[in-house]
Amino acid sequence: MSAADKVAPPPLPPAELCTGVHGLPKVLLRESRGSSAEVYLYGGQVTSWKNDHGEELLFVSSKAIFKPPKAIRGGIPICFPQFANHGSLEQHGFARNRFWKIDNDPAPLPTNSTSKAYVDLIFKPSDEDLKIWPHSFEFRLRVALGPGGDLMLTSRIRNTDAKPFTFTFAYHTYFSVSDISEVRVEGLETLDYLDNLQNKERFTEQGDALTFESEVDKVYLSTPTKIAILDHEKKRTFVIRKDGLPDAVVWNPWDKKAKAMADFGDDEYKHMLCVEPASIEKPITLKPGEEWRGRQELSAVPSSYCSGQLDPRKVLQGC
Ligand SMILES: O=P(O)(O)OC[C@H]1O[C@@H](O)[C@H](O)[C@@H](O)[C@@H]1O
Repeated sequence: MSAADKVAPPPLPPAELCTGVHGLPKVLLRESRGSSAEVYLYGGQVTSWKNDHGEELLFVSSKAIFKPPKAIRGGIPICFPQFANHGSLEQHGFARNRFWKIDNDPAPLPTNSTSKAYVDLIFKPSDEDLKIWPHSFEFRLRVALGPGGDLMLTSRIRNTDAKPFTFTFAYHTYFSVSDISEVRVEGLETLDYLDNLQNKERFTEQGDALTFESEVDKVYLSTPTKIAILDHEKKRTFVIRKDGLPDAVVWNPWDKKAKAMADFGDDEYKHMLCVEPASIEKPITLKPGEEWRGRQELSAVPSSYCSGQLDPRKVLQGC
């Protein structure tokens, strides 16, 4: 067969439904320049985001249990309708351990990207869910990869009930980092936070970038729309852009708590950091028919992208 006779393989679809761990359905997203993402219908949870070199950017525990009723440990769990134990529901609400559906007829969403690598999911409460949280809603989640490999999550929650309801929310994003001791977070300095390790008491952060040398579990309040995680060893900076989500949780369990979690490796705390765009301090109330939107957009750029050094000011201002 001559070279001319060879037929190029058909391009891989930008969004494909396939089977993941333990036969759980997942959607694989592929952007034409090589970046990719995976979304499990269980939890509507992103479990992988890779750049165009195939490097994984999110942390998923090697001990993660991909089986209901436990939520998957890592990626981007959705905390709804309750963040953590801020209410009477189970920890982080129930959206993260329910099966979502593919939404084949999503309400239009303005998009400034031509990428076809996206999926729309929908979660509506079952009769059982309504017994524990008696409010009907439609939760639409779009997960999209931008042409440069950015990962975008847009949540739209509509009150389809006859009475108002109130909720808290977080994108519980687990970033993969080379070494937690080498990581700095920019954008949260000087802000007030509630310290979950000290009875949710309110403190004010010092003027320096955050660095990590022990367990941290803080809810930063009224945060800027842009936060950066600088990974010195990897020479990579994650930039989080967010909308509709004033708070940001920063969590790392460190060694003792890591050992106490069955679905988390003893030393894995060294290689992850959760920075979670959220709405916690001021819960959101929706009247019947009203819709709320919350969005997070993640990019991973080489630190050298901003003038050859780690210069957080330039990252935060955009280069
Ligand atoms: O083990 P879970 O339920 O996934 O929660 C993990 C952590 O999630 C964080 O968002 C909370 O601030 C922590 O308090 C909590 O420990």
